[in-house]
Amino acid sequence: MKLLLDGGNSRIKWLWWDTQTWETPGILVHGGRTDPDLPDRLHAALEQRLPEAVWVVEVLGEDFRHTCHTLCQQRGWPAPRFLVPDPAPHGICSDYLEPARLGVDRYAAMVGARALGYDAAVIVDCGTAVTLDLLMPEGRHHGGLILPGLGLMRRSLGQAPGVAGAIGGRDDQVAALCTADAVASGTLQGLAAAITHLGQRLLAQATTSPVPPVKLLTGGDATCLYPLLDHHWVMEPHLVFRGLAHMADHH
Ligand SMILES: Nc1ncnc2c1ncn2[C@@H]1O[C@H](COP(=O)(O)OP(=O)(O)OP(=O)(O)O)[C@@H](O)[C@H]1O
Ligand SMILES: CC(C)(CO)[C@@H](O)C(=O)NCCC(=O)O
Ligand SMILES: [K+]
Repeated sequence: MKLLLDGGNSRIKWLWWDTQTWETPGILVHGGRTDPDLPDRLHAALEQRLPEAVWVVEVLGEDFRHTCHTLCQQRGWPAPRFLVPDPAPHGICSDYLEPARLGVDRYAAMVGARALGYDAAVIVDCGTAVTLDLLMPEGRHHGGLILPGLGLMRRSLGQAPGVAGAIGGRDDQVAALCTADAVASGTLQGLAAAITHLGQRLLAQATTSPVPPVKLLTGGDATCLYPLLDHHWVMEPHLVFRGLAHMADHH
């Protein structure tokens, strides 16, 4: 079994990968890269199995990488391997002005898309941040977009005094008649509209692709956004893990 670990901005997810089954990932909600309890809580949450390798994709930075190293050392596990932006191990070449700045979770999702047989794709990862990426044939990344995610939108709106406390409203109203519904619906419907529109704009840039890119949806909020999108969108809940697993199996 290999341990695949995805360190995101508000949740750490992990999965024990044996090249066949996709279990439900473990999830740890945390308070961000400076959360002092993160190392202890991760230690308590991770199962005491012996992995043959530990592969990590993370956007949290040096402290989290240190936490992973320490944890593996304490348990007598193999040292963690971290996904890096270098195209050699994963075959994705980004047109980003500084490819090393593109989030490694975005690289992992693109590797995952290719591993699943999608040569060209618009990939939308609905996490703390929502990222949209245009993957072209031969592993070419043509760029993308970053938006605040659903939780972030709602939390930041909640800081406005007139909105604070207006939580748990209905999210299916488009002329909402109270603050809670206006916030719940505005953020969810707004994000869905943004994904629809921007996904289309990215697709329109894929003129040189011999096959039309498929539209892929992943991330923690994918399940609540999926029903609001047209039927051409494909849900791939494990896209980042798929990419990480591919690298773990082919490095
Ligand atoms: N139990 C939960 N606790 C917190 N967030 C949850 C929970 N269930 C679903 N979510 C949603 O999942 C989203 C986070 O998704 P995900 O785990 O993919 O993000 P992340 O990897 O932490 O962030 P990023 O990809 O931007 O680094 C939040 O916006 C939240 O709305
Ligand atoms: C955008 C996030 C936060 C999404 O997890 C991550 O991919 C990241 O930190 N990226 C670095 C910036 C960029 O991709 O342009
Ligand atoms: K992520």
